[in-house]
Amino acid sequence: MKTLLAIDDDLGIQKQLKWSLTDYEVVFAEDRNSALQQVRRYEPAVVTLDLGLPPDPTNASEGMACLTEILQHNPDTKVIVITGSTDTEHALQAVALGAYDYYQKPIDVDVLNVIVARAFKLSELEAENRVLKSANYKSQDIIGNSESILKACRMVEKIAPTEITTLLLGESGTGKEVFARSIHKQSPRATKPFVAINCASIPDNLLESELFGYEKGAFTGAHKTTLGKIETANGGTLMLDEIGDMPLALQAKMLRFLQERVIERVGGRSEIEVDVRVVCATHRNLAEMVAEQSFREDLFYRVSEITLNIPPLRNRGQDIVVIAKSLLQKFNQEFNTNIQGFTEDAINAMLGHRWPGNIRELQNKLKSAVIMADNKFISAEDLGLIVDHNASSPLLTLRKVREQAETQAIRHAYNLSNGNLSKTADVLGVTRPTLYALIDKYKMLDLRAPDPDNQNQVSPDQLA
Ligand SMILES: Nc1ncnc2c1ncn2[C@@H]1O[C@H](COP(=O)(O)OP(=O)(O)OP(=O)(O)O)[C@@H](O)[C@H]1O
Repeated sequence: MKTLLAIDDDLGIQKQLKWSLTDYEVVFAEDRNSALQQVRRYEPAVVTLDLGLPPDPTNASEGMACLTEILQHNPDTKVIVITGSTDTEHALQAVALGAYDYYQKPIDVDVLNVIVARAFKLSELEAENRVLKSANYKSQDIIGNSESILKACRMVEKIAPTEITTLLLGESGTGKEVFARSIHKQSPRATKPFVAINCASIPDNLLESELFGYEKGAFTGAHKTTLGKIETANGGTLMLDEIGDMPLALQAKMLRFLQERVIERVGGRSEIEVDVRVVCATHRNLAEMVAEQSFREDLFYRVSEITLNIPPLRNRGQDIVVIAKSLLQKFNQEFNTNIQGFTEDAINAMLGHRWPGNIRELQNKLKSAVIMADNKFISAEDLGLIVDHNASSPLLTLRKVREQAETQAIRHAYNLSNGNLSKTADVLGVTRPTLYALIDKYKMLDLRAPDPDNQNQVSPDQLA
């Protein structure tokens, strides 16, 4: 059943709406605060909003503010404004602000049902349209609508048709392999193999034969000639994950392959031509490794013809919730469960958490929450995201408690504001300088402008 949110502080009207709109699950809110909580919880496609909300029921100011915030949260929401019978001026003002339609009291069940049904229909058509558009847009596996992810996806679209060697930079679990696959899928090589190898997970002495293959008799146990990953990827794309962990000795051989596109199997004497596109990834700082001489400079320039920075999950704003909802559907199917969503405290906790393990950590937390949850809605506790101040230290100082609360609130507001620091300051009710001071105080440096040391790397922002 479709969910409709009715925002009205009058209990009589609430009851009337409940009885009138029987085709929908009607949920209620009585003021701006609870309305926004309900919007985040249910993501309703259609909302009815009485403009005269407390604490200023005789004036439309609170209703207008509520309308603006709902549309800021989701501009696609169809808000039907409800006003008094003579208040056409405010109704039109609300429509100018982005309300879908208005309706004047007293309530006529039939008329209201027609308006609501039309709003749901339009919302469905718009959603279908977005799906169709994103089907043309081939980065479907990369879930998220945040500005930073959309920029990275646009960059993938530009990189994919070329043969340029791409370096994907990002923390562990941010989706580097997903991005590498997306480059492959959108490239002319899409029907050929995509082969990934993680240089960090294979012992140094085996990595060469894994990559380049070996001839029969090349070493004890080499009973038959075996192709390496590079040859297996012939015609397609090879992903060298954690390239920063490749031993120096092997880096020279890799450079030759990248420059000349020929390889020699271990124990072999002939050169074999290969046609492979290479995408590399690492969570390490390769420029620093070059300076320390643990990574070859010539190889560094060869693998980073273009660099794509993949943002950590904590900087993807509301994407955290979007990805969590999509994973929830997946796990519901996998475990045959029917969890319907998240409680308000779970959403707040997810938006406030730092996610050091990024999407992989989110997956793990959700998987166990789906298995363990007793209710229809996953709570912060199910996700293991409740900070138990007593458990961490019975002697936790007041200062530490404040630090934990403030960092969590800042991160939450930052994500709600989709990474916009002015808006973050507004949400928190502090000035921008105060916010900057707090960010510095708590060393939340990832919330500040891009690191000037990384300016030599091409980020999605630079390409856009
Ligand atoms: N935008 C996304 N939406 C949904 N799932 C995603 C997204 N990005 C990544 N994932 C999922 O998160 C998990 C981690 O992604 P992936 O293995 O690509 O990360 P990684 O950066 O390569 O990690 P590592 O550095 O540890 O190898 C995978 O299961 C992947 O499917």
